[in-house]
Amino acid sequence: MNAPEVGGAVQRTFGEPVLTLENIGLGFGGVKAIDGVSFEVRRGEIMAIIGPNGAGKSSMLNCINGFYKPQVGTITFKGRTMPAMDPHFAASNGIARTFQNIALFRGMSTLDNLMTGRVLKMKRGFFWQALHWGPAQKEELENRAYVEHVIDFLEIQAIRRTPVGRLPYGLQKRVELGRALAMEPEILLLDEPMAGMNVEEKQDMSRFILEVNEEFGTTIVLIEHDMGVVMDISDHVVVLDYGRKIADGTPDEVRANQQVIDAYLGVSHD
Ligand SMILES: Nc1ncnc2c1ncn2[C@@H]1O[C@H](COP(=O)(O)OP(=O)(O)OP(=O)(O)O)[C@@H](O)[C@H]1O
Repeated sequence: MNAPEVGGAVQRTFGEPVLTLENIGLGFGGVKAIDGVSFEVRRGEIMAIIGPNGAGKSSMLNCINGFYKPQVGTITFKGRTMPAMDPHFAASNGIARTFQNIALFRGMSTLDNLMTGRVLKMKRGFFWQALHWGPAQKEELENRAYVEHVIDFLEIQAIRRTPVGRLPYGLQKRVELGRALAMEPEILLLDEPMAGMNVEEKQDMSRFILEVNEEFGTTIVLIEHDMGVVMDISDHVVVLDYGRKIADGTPDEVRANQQVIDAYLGVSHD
C-alpha cells in the first residue's frame, strides 16, 4: 500500500481484490433485496456501503459472511468462487462481523465476551480443555494473551471484569468490536458501528477503526449512515439504492455523483 499526496488529500492505493462479488441477486418472496450487484474489496482498504433504508446494505453483509444465500451470482474469496459463502468457511478464513443491534452475552464480562471470539482459534478439544493441562493450558494462555492485547488496544482495561449489560451503549459497541478483533480477522464487517452514538463516541470509534486498519492491516467493510464519518474514514464507497448499485468510487467521486445526491445525500436520513 502507498499513500501519495493528491491535491492535499492522502489518496491510498491498494493491492489485489481480497473479495469479489459478481452479479449478486437476493430475493425474499416478491422483494428483491439485492439486484445484480458487483464490486471488489481490495486488501487493506476501508470500504463503506451506503444507501437509504432498505437499500440492501445489511443483506449484502449477510451474503458476504454466508448468513444469506444469494439466488444469483458468485462470491470469490481465498481463490474459491462460490454461488454462496459457506458461513463456517467465512469465519474460519478470517471474516468477522459486528451487528446493527449489539449481539454480546450481556451477563458475561468484557474479558469473557472477548474470549468467545477465540473459539475458532482453539485447536484442543473439550477433553484437554477440561483437564486444563498440557497443550490446552498453553493454548489458553496464548488466547488469553491475544485478548489482553485487544483490551489494551481498545483502551477497555477498566471494564475487563464488568458484565457488558451494565456498560453504556458506546462501550458495548467497543466491546463488540473487540470480540470481532479477537478473531484476528482478515476482513472485518461492521454493520452501523456508530449507530446511536454521541459525537465523542463516534470520534473514538472512527479512531479505533482507522487504527485497526493501520496496525492490524485489517480490510474493513462497513455500513454507516453518518456521511461525515463515511467520507472521513473510507477509501472506497459503494452506494446501493433499491437493491441496485448506483455508484462505486472514492468518497469524492461518490459525493459528486448526481444520482447519489438525488437518491441519498440530498435527502435527510439517520
Ligand atoms: N430475512 C428477511 N426476510 C424478508 N425480507 C428481508 C429479510 N432481510 C432483508 N429483507 C428485506 O430486504 C430489503 C433490504 O433490507 P436490508 O436490511 O438489507 O436493507 P438496509 O439497506 O440494510 O436497510 P437499513 O439501512 O434500514 O438497515 C428490505 O426490503 C428488507 O425488508
